[in-house]
Amino acid sequence: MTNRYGEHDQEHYERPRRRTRPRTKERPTYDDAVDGVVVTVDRGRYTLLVDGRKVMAMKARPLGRKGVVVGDRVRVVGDVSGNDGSLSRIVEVTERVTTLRRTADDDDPVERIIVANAEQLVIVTALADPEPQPRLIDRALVAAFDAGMQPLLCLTKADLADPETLLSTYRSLGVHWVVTERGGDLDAVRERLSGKTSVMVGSSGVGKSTLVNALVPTAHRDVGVVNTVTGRGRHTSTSAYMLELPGADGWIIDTPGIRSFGLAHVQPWTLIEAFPDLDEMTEDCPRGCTHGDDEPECGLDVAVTEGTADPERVSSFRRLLAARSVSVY
Ligand SMILES: Nc1nc2c(ncn2[C@@H]2O[C@H](COP(=O)(O)OP(=O)(O)OP(=O)(O)O)[C@@H](O)[C@H]2O)c(=O)[nH]1
Ligand SMILES: [Zn+2]
Repeated sequence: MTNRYGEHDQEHYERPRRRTRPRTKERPTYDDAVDGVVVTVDRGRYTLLVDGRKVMAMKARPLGRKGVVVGDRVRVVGDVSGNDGSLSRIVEVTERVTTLRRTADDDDPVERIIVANAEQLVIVTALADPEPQPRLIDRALVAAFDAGMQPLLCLTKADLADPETLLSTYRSLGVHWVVTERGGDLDAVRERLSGKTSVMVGSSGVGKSTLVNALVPTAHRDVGVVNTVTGRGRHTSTSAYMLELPGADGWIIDTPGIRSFGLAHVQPWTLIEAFPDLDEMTEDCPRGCTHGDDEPECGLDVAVTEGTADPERVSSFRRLLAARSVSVY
Protein backbone atom coordinates (compact mmCIF):
# COMPACT_ATOMS: atom_id res chain seq x y z
CA MET A 1 0.00 0.00 0.00
CA THR A 2 2.73 2.40 1.02
CA ASN A 3 4.45 1.53 -2.19
CA ARG A 4 1.34 2.42 -4.18
CA TYR A 5 0.99 5.74 -2.44
CA GLY A 6 4.68 6.28 -2.90
CA GLU A 7 4.36 5.68 -6.60
CA HIS A 8 1.41 7.96 -6.73
CA ASP A 9 3.27 10.69 -4.88
CA GLN A 10 6.23 10.29 -7.10
CA GLU A 11 4.11 10.55 -10.19
CA HIS A 12 2.40 13.56 -8.73
CA TYR A 13 5.58 15.43 -7.90
CA GLU A 14 7.70 14.47 -10.83
CA ARG A 15 5.24 15.22 -13.60
CA PRO A 16 6.42 18.31 -15.41
CA ARG A 17 4.46 21.22 -14.02
CA ARG A 18 2.14 23.03 -16.36
CA ARG A 19 3.48 26.47 -16.97
CA THR A 20 1.07 29.22 -16.11
CA ARG A 21 2.89 31.70 -18.36
CA PRO A 22 0.41 33.08 -20.97
CA ARG A 23 0.93 31.79 -24.47
CA THR A 24 2.45 34.36 -26.75
CA LYS A 25 -0.27 33.87 -29.36
CA GLU A 26 -2.95 35.10 -27.00
CA ARG A 27 -3.82 38.71 -27.65
CA PRO A 28 -3.04 40.90 -24.71
CA THR A 29 -5.92 43.03 -23.54
CA TYR A 30 -5.39 46.75 -23.45
CA ASP A 31 -7.40 48.06 -20.58
CA ASP A 32 -5.41 51.27 -20.57
CA ALA A 33 -5.98 52.03 -24.27
CA VAL A 34 -7.62 55.31 -25.24
CA ASP A 35 -9.65 56.28 -28.30
CA GLY A 36 -8.21 58.21 -31.21
CA VAL A 37 -8.93 58.98 -34.83
CA VAL A 38 -6.37 58.83 -37.64
CA VAL A 39 -6.00 62.21 -39.36
CA THR A 40 -3.08 61.46 -41.64
CA VAL A 41 -0.63 58.73 -42.54
CA ASP A 42 2.93 59.35 -43.62
CA ARG A 43 5.41 56.55 -44.27
CA GLY A 44 4.17 54.23 -41.57
CA ARG A 45 3.67 56.98 -39.00
CA TYR A 46 0.16 57.92 -38.05
CA THR A 47 -1.05 61.25 -36.78
CA LEU A 48 -4.01 60.81 -34.47
CA LEU A 49 -6.29 63.12 -32.62
CA VAL A 50 -6.73 61.98 -29.03
CA ASP A 51 -8.90 64.24 -26.90
CA GLY A 52 -8.18 67.08 -29.30
CA ARG A 53 -4.39 66.57 -29.08
CA LYS A 54 -2.24 65.63 -32.05
CA VAL A 55 -0.50 62.38 -31.19
CA MET A 56 2.03 60.43 -33.24
CA ALA A 57 1.62 56.68 -33.39
CA MET A 58 2.86 53.52 -35.01
CA LYS A 59 1.09 50.23 -35.47
CA ALA A 60 1.50 47.71 -32.69
CA ARG A 61 2.72 44.28 -33.66
CA PRO A 62 -0.51 42.36 -33.10
CA LEU A 63 -2.14 44.38 -35.90
CA GLY A 64 0.22 42.65 -38.32
CA ARG A 65 -0.33 43.68 -41.92
CA LYS A 66 -3.74 45.13 -41.27
CA GLY A 67 -3.95 48.57 -42.82
CA VAL A 68 -4.69 51.70 -40.85
CA VAL A 69 -6.06 54.60 -42.88
CA VAL A 70 -7.27 58.15 -42.47
CA GLY A 71 -10.63 58.20 -40.74
CA ASP A 72 -10.00 54.98 -38.83
CA ARG A 73 -11.20 54.99 -35.24
CA VAL A 74 -8.46 53.35 -33.21
CA ARG A 75 -7.41 52.41 -29.69
CA VAL A 76 -3.94 53.53 -28.60
CA VAL A 77 -1.54 52.79 -25.78
CA GLY A 78 1.74 54.39 -24.71
CA ASP A 79 2.68 58.03 -24.73
CA VAL A 80 -0.39 59.95 -25.84
CA SER A 81 0.84 63.25 -24.41
CA GLY A 82 1.38 64.65 -27.87
CA ASN A 83 4.74 66.06 -26.71
CA ASP A 84 7.55 66.42 -29.24
CA GLY A 85 9.15 63.07 -29.92
CA SER A 86 6.44 61.07 -28.17
CA LEU A 87 5.16 57.96 -29.85
CA SER A 88 2.15 55.79 -29.08
CA ARG A 89 1.00 52.47 -30.46
CA ILE A 90 -2.25 51.65 -32.26
CA VAL A 91 -3.46 48.37 -30.81
CA GLU A 92 -6.91 48.12 -32.32
CA VAL A 93 -8.84 49.40 -35.33
CA THR A 94 -12.58 49.76 -34.92
CA GLU A 95 -14.68 48.08 -37.57
CA ARG A 96 -15.15 50.42 -40.53
CA VAL A 97 -18.53 51.75 -41.52
CA THR A 98 -17.45 52.77 -45.04
CA THR A 99 -14.28 52.44 -47.07
CA LEU A 100 -13.12 54.38 -50.11
CA ARG A 101 -10.56 52.73 -52.38
CA ARG A 102 -8.20 54.21 -54.83
CA THR A 103 -7.40 52.46 -58.06
CA ALA A 104 -4.34 50.42 -58.75
CA ASP A 105 -1.76 52.39 -60.73
CA ASP A 106 1.68 52.07 -62.27
CA ASP A 107 3.43 52.36 -58.93
CA ASP A 108 1.17 50.00 -57.07
CA PRO A 109 -0.84 47.20 -58.70
CA VAL A 110 -3.28 46.79 -55.82
CA GLU A 111 -6.51 48.62 -55.12
CA ARG A 112 -6.12 50.12 -51.69
CA ILE A 113 -8.40 51.55 -49.07
CA ILE A 114 -7.49 55.20 -48.58
CA VAL A 115 -10.20 56.53 -46.29
CA ALA A 116 -12.45 54.90 -43.71
CA ASN A 117 -15.72 55.91 -42.10
CA ALA A 118 -16.60 58.88 -44.30
CA GLU A 119 -20.32 59.26 -44.88
CA GLN A 120 -20.19 61.67 -47.78
CA LEU A 121 -18.08 61.89 -50.93
CA VAL A 122 -17.69 65.46 -52.14
CA ILE A 123 -16.89 65.38 -55.84
CA VAL A 124 -15.22 68.72 -56.54
CA THR A 125 -15.37 69.78 -60.17
CA ALA A 126 -14.54 73.14 -61.69
CA LEU A 127 -17.11 74.42 -64.17
CA ALA A 128 -14.17 75.74 -66.21
CA ASP A 129 -10.38 75.91 -65.96
CA PRO A 130 -9.97 72.96 -65.89
CA GLU A 131 -12.95 71.77 -67.93
CA PRO A 132 -15.24 69.29 -66.17
CA GLN A 133 -14.51 65.63 -66.86
CA PRO A 134 -17.85 63.82 -66.77
CA ARG A 135 -16.14 60.41 -66.84
CA LEU A 136 -14.27 61.19 -63.66
CA ILE A 137 -17.45 62.43 -62.05
CA ASP A 138 -19.22 59.23 -63.05
CA ARG A 139 -16.45 57.08 -61.63
CA ALA A 140 -16.51 59.03 -58.39
CA LEU A 141 -20.28 58.54 -58.21
CA VAL A 142 -19.86 54.81 -58.66
CA ALA A 143 -17.24 54.77 -55.89
CA ALA A 144 -19.62 56.64 -53.60
CA PHE A 145 -22.64 54.47 -54.29
CA ASP A 146 -20.61 51.30 -53.93
CA ALA A 147 -19.10 52.47 -50.65
CA GLY A 148 -22.52 53.38 -49.27
CA MET A 149 -21.51 57.04 -49.15
CA GLN A 150 -23.75 59.94 -50.01
CA PRO A 151 -22.33 61.77 -53.04
CA LEU A 152 -22.27 65.58 -53.19
CA LEU A 153 -21.37 67.39 -56.38
CA CYS A 154 -19.45 70.55 -55.59
CA LEU A 155 -19.18 72.70 -58.69
CA THR A 156 -16.55 75.40 -58.28
CA LYS A 157 -15.65 78.47 -60.33
CA ALA A 158 -19.24 79.37 -61.15
CA ASP A 159 -17.89 82.86 -61.86
CA LEU A 160 -16.33 81.36 -65.00
CA ALA A 161 -19.17 79.21 -66.39
CA ASP A 162 -22.84 78.35 -65.92
CA PRO A 163 -23.49 75.13 -63.96
CA GLU A 164 -26.71 74.26 -65.80
CA THR A 165 -25.27 72.10 -68.58
CA LEU A 166 -23.38 69.92 -66.17
CA LEU A 167 -26.21 69.72 -63.68
CA SER A 168 -28.64 68.53 -66.34
CA THR A 169 -26.50 65.41 -66.73
CA TYR A 170 -26.87 64.50 -63.07
CA ARG A 171 -30.34 65.68 -62.23
CA SER A 172 -32.05 62.38 -63.02
CA LEU A 173 -29.69 60.57 -60.64
CA GLY A 174 -30.96 62.71 -57.77
CA VAL A 175 -27.48 63.66 -56.63
CA HIS A 176 -27.18 66.60 -54.21
CA TRP A 177 -25.15 69.53 -55.48
CA VAL A 178 -23.71 72.86 -54.41
CA VAL A 179 -22.16 75.62 -56.49
CA THR A 180 -19.31 77.88 -55.36
CA GLU A 181 -17.55 80.83 -56.89
CA ARG A 182 -14.71 83.17 -56.12
CA GLY A 183 -15.74 85.48 -53.31
CA GLY A 184 -19.10 83.76 -52.93
CA ASP A 185 -20.46 82.59 -49.60
CA LEU A 186 -20.16 78.97 -48.53
CA ASP A 187 -23.32 78.59 -46.49
CA ALA A 188 -24.78 75.94 -48.78
CA VAL A 189 -21.55 73.94 -48.60
CA ARG A 190 -21.35 74.25 -44.83
CA GLU A 191 -24.91 73.07 -44.51
CA ARG A 192 -24.18 69.94 -46.54
CA LEU A 193 -21.03 69.19 -44.54
CA SER A 194 -22.56 69.88 -41.17
CA GLY A 195 -22.27 67.06 -38.66
CA LYS A 196 -20.77 64.57 -41.09
CA THR A 197 -17.44 63.20 -42.15
CA SER A 198 -16.92 64.10 -45.80
CA VAL A 199 -14.12 63.15 -48.11
CA MET A 200 -13.27 65.49 -50.95
CA VAL A 201 -11.99 64.31 -54.30
CA GLY A 202 -11.22 66.15 -57.50
CA SER A 203 -8.53 66.73 -60.10
CA SER A 204 -5.68 69.11 -59.56
CA GLY A 205 -6.64 72.76 -59.91
CA VAL A 206 -10.37 72.43 -59.35
CA GLY A 207 -10.14 74.46 -56.16
CA LYS A 208 -10.04 71.93 -53.33
CA SER A 209 -7.38 73.74 -51.31
CA THR A 210 -9.19 77.03 -51.81
CA LEU A 211 -12.32 75.42 -50.44
CA VAL A 212 -10.60 73.76 -47.48
CA ASN A 213 -8.83 76.98 -46.55
CA ALA A 214 -12.10 78.88 -46.64
CA LEU A 215 -13.91 76.25 -44.58
CA VAL A 216 -11.14 75.64 -42.07
CA PRO A 217 -9.20 78.86 -41.44
CA THR A 218 -6.49 76.95 -39.52
CA ALA A 219 -6.04 74.39 -42.31
CA HIS A 220 -2.66 75.64 -43.44
CA ARG A 221 -1.18 75.24 -39.99
CA ASP A 222 -2.99 71.99 -39.31
CA VAL A 223 -1.85 70.27 -42.45
CA GLY A 224 1.73 71.44 -42.12
CA VAL A 225 4.23 69.59 -44.28
CA VAL A 226 1.87 66.93 -45.56
CA ASN A 227 0.64 69.04 -48.42
CA THR A 228 3.94 70.37 -49.67
CA VAL A 229 4.53 70.43 -53.38
CA THR A 230 7.76 69.36 -55.02
CA GLY A 231 9.55 71.29 -57.72
CA ARG A 232 7.83 69.13 -60.30
CA GLY A 233 4.48 70.35 -59.10
CA ARG A 234 3.39 67.10 -57.49
CA HIS A 235 2.56 66.45 -53.90
CA THR A 236 5.37 64.72 -52.07
CA SER A 237 2.79 62.89 -50.05
CA THR A 238 -0.21 61.25 -51.63
CA SER A 239 -1.77 60.74 -48.28
CA ALA A 240 -5.16 62.00 -47.41
CA TYR A 241 -5.59 64.19 -44.33
CA MET A 242 -8.54 64.98 -42.15
CA LEU A 243 -9.49 68.31 -40.56
CA GLU A 244 -12.21 69.19 -38.12
CA LEU A 245 -14.66 71.85 -39.25
CA PRO A 246 -14.96 74.91 -37.00
CA GLY A 247 -17.35 74.47 -34.11
CA ALA A 248 -16.76 70.69 -34.17
CA ASP A 249 -19.36 70.61 -36.91
CA GLY A 250 -17.96 67.61 -38.76
CA TRP A 251 -14.82 66.52 -40.55
CA ILE A 252 -13.42 67.11 -43.98
CA ILE A 253 -10.84 64.86 -45.59
CA ASP A 254 -8.80 66.00 -48.58
CA THR A 255 -7.17 63.47 -50.85
CA PRO A 256 -4.29 65.12 -52.72
CA GLY A 257 -2.74 62.93 -55.35
CA ILE A 258 -5.64 60.52 -55.62
CA ARG A 259 -6.34 60.42 -59.32
CA SER A 260 -8.96 57.76 -59.54
CA PHE A 261 -10.94 55.14 -57.70
CA GLY A 262 -10.66 51.42 -57.57
CA LEU A 263 -13.83 50.17 -59.17
CA ALA A 264 -12.72 46.73 -60.33
CA HIS A 265 -14.53 45.14 -57.40
CA VAL A 266 -17.85 46.91 -58.03
CA GLN A 267 -20.63 44.53 -59.09
CA PRO A 268 -23.76 45.61 -61.02
CA TRP A 269 -26.00 44.27 -58.26
CA THR A 270 -24.25 46.40 -55.63
CA LEU A 271 -24.47 49.50 -57.75
CA ILE A 272 -28.17 49.14 -58.47
CA GLU A 273 -28.89 48.85 -54.76
CA ALA A 274 -28.10 52.56 -54.56
CA PHE A 275 -31.18 53.11 -56.74
CA PRO A 276 -33.97 51.23 -54.96
CA ASP A 277 -36.61 52.36 -57.46
CA LEU A 278 -34.63 50.83 -60.34
CA ASP A 279 -33.58 47.81 -58.33
CA GLU A 280 -37.24 46.95 -57.87
CA MET A 281 -37.65 46.77 -61.64
CA THR A 282 -34.93 44.19 -62.07
CA GLU A 283 -36.70 41.45 -60.13
CA ASP A 284 -37.67 39.58 -63.29
CA CYS A 285 -34.32 40.03 -65.01
CA PRO A 286 -32.76 36.84 -66.37
CA ARG A 287 -30.20 35.29 -64.02
CA GLY A 288 -26.87 37.07 -64.19
CA CYS A 289 -28.34 40.13 -65.93
CA THR A 290 -25.95 43.04 -65.51
CA HIS A 291 -28.73 45.55 -66.35
CA GLY A 292 -26.53 47.09 -69.04
CA ASP A 293 -27.52 48.48 -72.45
CA ASP A 294 -26.75 45.23 -74.21
CA GLU A 295 -28.81 42.92 -72.00
CA PRO A 296 -31.61 41.50 -74.17
CA GLU A 297 -34.31 41.04 -71.51
CA CYS A 298 -33.42 43.49 -68.78
CA GLY A 299 -36.28 44.59 -66.56
CA LEU A 300 -35.11 48.18 -66.88
CA ASP A 301 -35.99 48.14 -70.59
CA VAL A 302 -39.34 46.58 -69.82
CA ALA A 303 -40.00 49.33 -67.26
CA VAL A 304 -39.06 52.07 -69.72
CA THR A 305 -41.34 50.57 -72.39
CA GLU A 306 -44.18 50.31 -69.93
CA GLY A 307 -43.59 53.88 -68.81
CA THR A 308 -42.85 52.97 -65.17
CA ALA A 309 -39.20 54.07 -65.27
CA ASP A 310 -37.73 57.42 -66.23
CA PRO A 311 -35.69 56.69 -69.38
CA GLU A 312 -33.14 59.34 -68.43
CA ARG A 313 -32.62 57.83 -65.03
CA VAL A 314 -32.16 54.39 -66.56
CA SER A 315 -29.66 55.65 -69.09
CA SER A 316 -27.79 57.60 -66.40
CA PHE A 317 -27.61 54.49 -64.26
CA ARG A 318 -26.28 52.55 -67.26
CA ARG A 319 -23.72 55.23 -67.93
CA LEU A 320 -22.43 54.73 -64.37
CA LEU A 321 -22.44 51.00 -64.86
CA ALA A 322 -20.25 51.40 -67.92
CA ALA A 323 -17.99 53.91 -66.15
CA ARG A 324 -16.71 51.10 -63.93
CA SER A 325 -14.55 49.75 -66.70
CA VAL A 326 -13.62 52.96 -68.54
CA SER A 327 -9.96 53.74 -68.30
CA VAL A 328 -9.25 57.27 -67.16
CA TYR A 329 -5.62 57.60 -68.04
N1 LIG B 1 -12.14 81.90 -60.98
C1 LIG B 1 -12.05 81.09 -59.92
N2 LIG B 1 -10.86 80.58 -59.58
C2 LIG B 1 -10.79 79.76 -58.50
C3 LIG B 1 -11.93 79.46 -57.72
N3 LIG B 1 -11.56 78.62 -56.73
C4 LIG B 1 -10.23 78.41 -56.89
N4 LIG B 1 -9.75 79.11 -57.95
C5 LIG B 1 -8.36 79.15 -58.44
O1 LIG B 1 -8.03 77.91 -59.06
C6 LIG B 1 -6.66 77.59 -58.84
C7 LIG B 1 -6.52 76.20 -58.24
O2 LIG B 1 -7.10 76.20 -56.96
P1 LIG B 1 -6.63 75.21 -55.79
O3 LIG B 1 -7.51 75.46 -54.62
O4 LIG B 1 -5.16 75.28 -55.59
O5 LIG B 1 -6.98 73.83 -56.48
P2 LIG B 1 -6.72 72.34 -55.92
O6 LIG B 1 -7.90 71.54 -56.33
O7 LIG B 1 -6.40 72.37 -54.48
O8 LIG B 1 -5.47 71.89 -56.76
P3 LIG B 1 -4.26 70.92 -56.29
O9 LIG B 1 -3.65 71.59 -55.09
O10 LIG B 1 -3.37 70.90 -57.48
O11 LIG B 1 -4.88 69.61 -55.98
C8 LIG B 1 -6.11 78.67 -57.95
O12 LIG B 1 -5.43 79.62 -58.75
C9 LIG B 1 -7.35 79.31 -57.33
O13 LIG B 1 -7.17 80.66 -57.01
C10 LIG B 1 -13.18 80.05 -58.11
O14 LIG B 1 -14.26 79.83 -57.51
N5 LIG B 1 -13.18 80.85 -59.22
ZN1 LIG C 1 -31.39 43.59 -65.83
